[in-house]
Amino acid sequence: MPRTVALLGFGTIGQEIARAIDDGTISSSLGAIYDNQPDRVEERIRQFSVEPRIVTEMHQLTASADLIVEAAGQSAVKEYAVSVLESGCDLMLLSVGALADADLWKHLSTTAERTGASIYAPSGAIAGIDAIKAASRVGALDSVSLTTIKNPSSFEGAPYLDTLDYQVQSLSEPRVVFEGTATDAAAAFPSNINVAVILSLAGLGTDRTRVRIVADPNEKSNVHQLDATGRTGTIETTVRNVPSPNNPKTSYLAPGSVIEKLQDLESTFHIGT
Ligand SMILES: NC(=O)C1=CN([C@@H]2O[C@H](COP(=O)(O)OP(=O)(O)OC[C@H]3O[C@@H](n4cnc5c(N)ncnc54)[C@H](OP(=O)(O)O)[C@@H]3O)[C@@H](O)[C@H]2O)C=CC1
Ligand SMILES: O=C([O-])CC(=O)C(=O)O
Repeated sequence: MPRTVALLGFGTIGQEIARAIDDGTISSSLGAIYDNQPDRVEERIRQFSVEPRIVTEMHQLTASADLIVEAAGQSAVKEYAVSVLESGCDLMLLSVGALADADLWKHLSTTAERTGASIYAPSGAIAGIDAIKAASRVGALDSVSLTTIKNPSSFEGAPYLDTLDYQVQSLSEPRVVFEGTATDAAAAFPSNINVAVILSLAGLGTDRTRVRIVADPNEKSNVHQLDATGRTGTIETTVRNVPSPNNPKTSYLAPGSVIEKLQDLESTFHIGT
């Protein structure tokens, strides 16, 4: 039976999901939307024919749906994810970087086990999660690393920039701005590197997944290069993603991944790992 979906966050990704429900790409219905700015939601929802409730309380959101799709930010995951799972609703997360906090991840997992709710973390803006999952199921991964290259404008607002002794916006050539674990990357660049945590959850965990972030003033795409080695061989993928027109931080591939995951939940034929 088609599900009712509700959206936590109605920005770039939230609107693409609403569009996919509106045009029938996803057979679910849209029950409600919760966002920091309800007035802006009212304006944005007018472009579609769906008429979800625009709510201002989390319990209204969970009462309206079977599945909450979070497309808001790490802070929203920290604030609301447990109560969503407590309500029995399933939860699909985009701001997966929040799960680099091991205590939060454990809390969410145990809550979901107790209430019977499911947590989904779609592949988002990266390619190769299918192969990483398959390799890890036979215990075959030795190393996993990610190199992300973006235009400096995509890093605007990242807390880590304040610790640098130069301005990324003034760079005239590519520069490695961060090297470390996925755990540290998720805190340093909360709106840019959720993909590193998806990769970690699929593979070796956030402390054993290495991340390199490059700011390149000549780069127009959001590039994610994955390199893994192990007993099944090597896994190398590169995506050169088109940034979303309204939010250069977010690759256009990311909403596609959520829409595919939502449609897969309604399907009888499941492709890929
Ligand atoms: N997993 C992946 O591969 C990817 C993950 N992402 C992540 O997905 C999330 C959504 O991305 P995107 O749609 O581009 O972001 P946008 O900034 O375009 O939209 C987010 C919306 O959520 C609202 N919001 C933020 N915090 C809260 C909150 N605590 N409660 C309610 N509403 C809130 C924002 O309001 P306001 O403007 O007032 O803050 C905004 O309307 C981000 O965290 C992003 O980092 C993005 C791309 C890929
Ligand atoms: O959209 C992207 O390229 C990746 C991204 O922002 C993230 O992982 O948070």
